[in-house]
Amino acid sequence: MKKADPKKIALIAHDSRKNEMVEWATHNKEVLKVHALFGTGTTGKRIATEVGLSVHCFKSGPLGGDQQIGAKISEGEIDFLIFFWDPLSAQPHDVDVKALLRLSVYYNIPIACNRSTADYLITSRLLEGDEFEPETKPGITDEIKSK
Ligand SMILES: O=C(CO)COP(=O)(O)O
Repeated sequence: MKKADPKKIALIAHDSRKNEMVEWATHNKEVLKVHALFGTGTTGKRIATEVGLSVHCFKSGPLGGDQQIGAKISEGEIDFLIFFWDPLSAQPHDVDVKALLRLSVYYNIPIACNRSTADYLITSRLLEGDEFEPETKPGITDEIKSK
């Protein structure tokens, strides 16, 4: 199997879903370690210490981390977003969460908001790798590039 090109993956989880994220990252450690990992403060630190992966940590989400990752996405510096957000709790930084999801859609970044979608992405050709060369790669569309 041909290895996937290293991608830039952002990993974020709200408090009630952090254990699930750590479990998922542990299960997929061998694939994830090939890629460059980014995370909001608390999520990133937990993945680094509990899973043993190298993660570039931004500020904690409520303190600006979501906005920092959103900025990276707008600069074409993030290829995938795994964001286990909490559908049952109000967040103090809800506007930041919404802005991050909005930019991810706008810049055509593959997003996984639950474990089953994250499983699809992590087992995809783009992240796991094989002989297949996709015709198009995720990222900024031509329409957006021209703006
Ligand atoms: O709040 C978050 C995403 O909106 C996550 O931030 P932390 O990883 O710092 O807890």
